[in-house]
Amino acid sequence: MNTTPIGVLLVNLGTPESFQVKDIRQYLKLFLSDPRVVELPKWLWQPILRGLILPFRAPKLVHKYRSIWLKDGSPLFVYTQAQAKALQQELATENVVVDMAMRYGNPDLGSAIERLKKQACERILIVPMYPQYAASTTATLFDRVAELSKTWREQPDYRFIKRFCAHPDYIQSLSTKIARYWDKNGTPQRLLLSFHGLPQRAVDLGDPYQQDCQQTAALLRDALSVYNVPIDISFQSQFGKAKWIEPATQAVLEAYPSQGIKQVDVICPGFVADCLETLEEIQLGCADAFKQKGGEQFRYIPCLNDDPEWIKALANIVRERLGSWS
Ligand SMILES: C=CC1=C(C)c2cc3[nH]c(cc4nc(cc5[nH]c(cc1n2)c(C)c5CCC(=O)O)C(CCC(=O)O)=C4C)c(C)c3C=C
Ligand SMILES: [Fe+2]
Ligand SMILES: [Fe+2]
Repeated sequence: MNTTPIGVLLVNLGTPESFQVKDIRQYLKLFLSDPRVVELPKWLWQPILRGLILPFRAPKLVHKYRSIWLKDGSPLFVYTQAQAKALQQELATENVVVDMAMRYGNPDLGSAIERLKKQACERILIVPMYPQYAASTTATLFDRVAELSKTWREQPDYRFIKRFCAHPDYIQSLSTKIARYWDKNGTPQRLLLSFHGLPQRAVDLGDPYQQDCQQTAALLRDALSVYNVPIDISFQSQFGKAKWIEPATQAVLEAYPSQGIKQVDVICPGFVADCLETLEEIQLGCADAFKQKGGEQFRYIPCLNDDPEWIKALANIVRERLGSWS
């Protein structure tokens, strides 16, 4: 029997270290140079990235990041760190060491794996903090873990969580959060589930992401059916000129008032931690867009972050994957 501790590594996407333009530029450069994220030939994409995106997009993001920045840093970092700390407490008696890292930038993924190895973890469970599988998020993380281990003579024994979009504990964490919000504040005319978007081409080439989102949405509709609130689905954060999967969140919200829907709640189930895309794009930007078209009440329901019920759910998702290992 192996009695060494098991490493559990929570990994999210990555975020700038500060809202200074140089840090935002560095973050975008790393992230958007990944061929799993932008699937264009390097010779075509790199000049666009270096000549247009980095010089123009990075400065525009400064005030956006500034508007959501927390005392301890970028929300994505702060909430992921809080999740790792709370999960460690939840699993305190189970001989596991929990740590966190980002796929791009800091806290660095390779250093986190090294830290776990130094704590005698021969077995490491990689937990991508993305409920729905996409090649541009989940697969690129698995690629990177393999790449980082390439030069090690003795590699850890790895396990990965591919997705948890239909896991009953994830669905229950979300539905309980929404139900509690409605019990306290009343129901809206419509609930919009806004997921991060993806280029249409990725889905056409077989990416299961959109199906995963639809599965999460169907399970949430079932779980919340007693409230009789119609639930729509949309995709946010389009980037670049290519066609992205539809309907787009902002377009859906802008059309609601003309359909008589003037009170809407929005939640982003594809993000387990609040970040630029939820706090700035949705809670601030989309709320304004909706109100400008005649919307009266826009309520943003936060991500699961470090809610105690979600940490218990995450512990169950992890335990299930550890299975016979522990
Ligand atoms: C081709 C570009 C992009 C793809 C594909 C993409 C997929 C994708 N992203 C997330 C989660 C997050 N994305 C975040 C920021 C972000 N995403 C893109 C582009 C693509 N994302 C950009 C350019 C940015 C930076 C901000 C901006 O310029 O708009 C973040 C938040 C980071 C933060 O600092 O807070 C997250 C999280 C998912 C889940 C996903 C595919 C399903
Ligand atoms: Fe993104
Ligand atoms: Fe964005």
